Amino acid sequence: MMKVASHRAQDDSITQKVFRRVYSNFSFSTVDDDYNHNRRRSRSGDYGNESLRKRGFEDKEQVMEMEQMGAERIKTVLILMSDTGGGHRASAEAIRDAFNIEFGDDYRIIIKDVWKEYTGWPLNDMERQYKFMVKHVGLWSVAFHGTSPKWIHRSYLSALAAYYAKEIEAGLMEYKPDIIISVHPLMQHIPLWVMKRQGLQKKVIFVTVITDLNTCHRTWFHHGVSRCYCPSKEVAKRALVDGLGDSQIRVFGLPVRPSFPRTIICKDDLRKELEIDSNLPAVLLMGGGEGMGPVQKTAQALGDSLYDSKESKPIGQLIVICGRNKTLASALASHEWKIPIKIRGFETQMEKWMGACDCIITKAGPGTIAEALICGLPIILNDYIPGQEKGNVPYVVDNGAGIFTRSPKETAKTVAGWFSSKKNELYKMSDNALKLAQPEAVFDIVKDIHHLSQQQQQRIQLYNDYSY
Ligand SMILES: CCCCC/C=C\C/C=C\CCCCCCCC(=O)OC[C@H](CO[C@@H]1O[C@H](CO)[C@H](O)[C@H](O)[C@H]1O)OC(=O)CCCCCCC/C=C\C/C=C\CCCCC
Ligand SMILES: O=c1ccn([C@@H]2O[C@H](COP(=O)(O)OP(=O)(O)O)[C@@H](O)[C@H]2O)c(=O)[nH]1
Repeated sequence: MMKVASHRAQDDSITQKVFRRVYSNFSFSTVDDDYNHNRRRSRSGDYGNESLRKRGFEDKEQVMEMEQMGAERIKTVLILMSDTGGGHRASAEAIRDAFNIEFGDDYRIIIKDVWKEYTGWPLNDMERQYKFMVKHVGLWSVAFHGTSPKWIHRSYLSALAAYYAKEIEAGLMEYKPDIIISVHPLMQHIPLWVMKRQGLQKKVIFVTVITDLNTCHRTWFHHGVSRCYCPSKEVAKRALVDGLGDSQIRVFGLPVRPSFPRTIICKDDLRKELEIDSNLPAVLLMGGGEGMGPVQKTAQALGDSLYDSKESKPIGQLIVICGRNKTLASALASHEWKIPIKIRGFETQMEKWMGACDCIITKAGPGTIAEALICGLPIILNDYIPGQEKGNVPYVVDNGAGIFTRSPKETAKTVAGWFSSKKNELYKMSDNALKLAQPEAVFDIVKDIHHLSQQQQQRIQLYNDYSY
């Protein structure tokens, strides 16, 4: 971790050094200071080339060329996330991949949990504490709803911001971001507070990409953002109620890794590649990145319901993706199964597993839901985390893309029905899932960010032309 001195005068000079190192084209000042500084430079006939000259670029043409290159230079995008669940990372990776596809090398994308790398307790330990809290759902419910009032979460986050300001500032600036994208509910207030303190609000574009489909926490909504990308109309309504302006809100959908919309699904090929039976219908069972929810009991119930004891043969097969839950994977592996089953750990090509299956059983994780919809998979939701995931249930059920039940037996019975006498129900839900899917969301988001970046570039250009 970068060491930061505590003495005020020394602090300033260290911070300035960090800024000079990383923002060689930015002065360490407010917007008004910039204006005055440019006017001074203009009067003295110096077009702001001192720093380039100092670095050995004496020739005037060479200096001008460098300046033009500066204007066209590669933009750095810092995506702030935390591994509290698997969804934030998945969305961050989706945005990175979409930037690469759309704009190639024009953007350098960095995905970071700056809390973990640069701060101390409790910010650097969110994953562990979150895991503990969601295991004790009552505790999580109290924390989620108890921190909903603005005055509570703002004062808590402001206190943390003040305490870790220098470290976070150094953390953010080490990556020289032109654009900061937050894909986490707790990563608006502190970076924006730091940016405001440094007068960087007009220079660095800050946007939020919300990764909850409905009942999201109010910490997602911060008035200081350039854009708040909402995955659904429901979330957009909440943003409006919370005071965000129309110009800040965009509704494109939840960002899903481009490998989902861009993979041409040929079930037979995928099944061959993944060594899955090509004739039996397949159900995918999972519980987010951490393998949460009643996965084990559901697998066992499916082991019974997907076996036709009269005919002594299976009517379906089961794929269980346990994510990072190794205990679950080994418990399932030690069980004897009458139906074909694949038990997997954390998979990096989820689009293939989803593409090879006919329906999915999962807790109400927004990432998994959005991906399953793109793959046209009917969804059985068997659990949800109180608070942020509660609203995902009506999102799926009311749109006819799936059902909700906490009972492993009922889940297993439903799948057995879908694979035998109720195939039409399965097909209908699959159609509804595809209708609800937003495969282009991630591309729309990065294009809009690119547009914001271009607008800002033009504003800076105009401002410079005017002040010279
Ligand atoms: C008056 C009574 C107050 C009681 C408060 C008690 C203690 C405070 C301690 C904790 C605060 C809890 C924070 C609540 C805000 C949560 C915002 C939110 O939506 O968080 C969700 C994320 C997880 O992401 C979700 O993952 C899901 C899957 O698992 C799913 O994918 C979903 O879509 C995702 O959105 O939660 C977090 O990241 C919470 C981390 C909690 C960290 C542990 C608490 C202590 C550690 C650090 C404190 C730092 C900041 C707290 C800020 C509190 C103000 C909100
Ligand atoms: O083995 C796994 C298990 C899950 N995931 C991904 O992890 C994310 C889980 O996000 P979700 O919002 O559903 O739930 P969370 O894990 O955040 O609770 C989804 O993108 C999954 O595709 C994955 O890539 N590999």
